[in-house]
Amino acid sequence: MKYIEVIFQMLSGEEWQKDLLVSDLADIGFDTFEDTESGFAAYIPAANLDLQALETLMLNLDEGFEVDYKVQEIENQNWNKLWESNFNPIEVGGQCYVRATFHDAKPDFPYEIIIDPKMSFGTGHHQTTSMMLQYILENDFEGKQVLDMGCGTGILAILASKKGANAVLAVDYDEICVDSVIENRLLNTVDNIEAICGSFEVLEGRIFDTILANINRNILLEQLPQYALSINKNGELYLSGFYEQEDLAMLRDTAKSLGFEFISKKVLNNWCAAKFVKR
Ligand SMILES: C[S@@+](CC[C@H](N)C(=O)[O-])C[C@H]1O[C@@H](n2cnc3c(N)ncnc32)[C@H](O)[C@@H]1O
Repeated sequence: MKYIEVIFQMLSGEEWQKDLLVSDLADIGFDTFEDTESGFAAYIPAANLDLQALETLMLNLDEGFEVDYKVQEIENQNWNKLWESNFNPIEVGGQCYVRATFHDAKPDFPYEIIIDPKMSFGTGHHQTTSMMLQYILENDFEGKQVLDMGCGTGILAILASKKGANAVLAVDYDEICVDSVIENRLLNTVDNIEAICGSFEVLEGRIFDTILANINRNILLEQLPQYALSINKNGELYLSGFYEQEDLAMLRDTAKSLGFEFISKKVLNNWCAAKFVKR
C-alpha cells in the first residue's frame, strides 16, 4: 500500500496550535504522526488523502500560526516501529503509570495502564487525556455503570474499570479504535469493558452513573442532549477535547440548559476538561 507523508515545518505559533492542527489532520484521515526537529510529519494511506480538505485546513490556520508543508508519496513502512520509537511512558497524578508492553513495569504505582495504541488516539500524552485520567483518579468509580464515548484506545475506560466501575461501555465510531480497545482490555486484564463501534445511537436507552467524553466541542454540543437522557440523577459527566477560552462557556450554557450543574474545570495549555453533575 502506498502512503502519503506530509512534512509540516512550524515557522511561528504555539504548541497548543500544533496540537489542534494534529487533531484536525486526524479528523481528515491522517493516522500516524511523528515529531521532527522543526515540526512534525503526518501519514495517511494514499487512497484516503483528500488534498482539498488538507489545503482548506492549511489556508484557515489562525493568524500568527505559520506552517510550511510538503506532500510526498512514500512506500509503506513499519508503523509499529515508528510508533514505538515515539512513545514514552507517562505518569499521571503520581498514581497512574501509562506504558506500552515493551516498557518495564512500575509496580509501585497503584494504577498501571498498558496501551498499544497503534493508530488510535489515547496514550495519555495528550493534555485532554491526562486531565480526564486525573479526574478519574480523583473521583469515585466504585460500582458505577460508566460510558466512555469516543473511547480511542480505551485508556479512560480501563482506568475507570481499575477504579472499581461495575461495567464500562466504550464507544467509538472508528473501527480501528474498537479493535484497539479489545486488544488493550486483554493487555490490562479487565473483563468488564464492552466495546461497540458507533456513536450515541448505540446507547439504546441505557442509563449510566458516569459519562466520560473526550471528543471535541462540536460533537460534545451535538451529543449533550443525549448524555442528559442517558445519565442518572446525580450522575457525573466529564467532558474534554475543547479549549477553555473559546469553548467552555458554550458547553457550560448548553449543559446547564439540560439540567447539568457545572462543578469544576481543569486547564492545561489552553485545553480544558470539565466536571458536571446531573440534577
Ligand atoms: C480525542 S480522542 C479521545 C480518545 C480517548 N477517549 C482519550 O481520552 O484519549 C476522540 C475520539 O472520539 C472518536 N469520535 C469522534 N467523533 C465521534 C462520534 N461522533 N461518535 C463516536 N466517537 C467519535 C474519535 O474516533 C476518537 O477516537
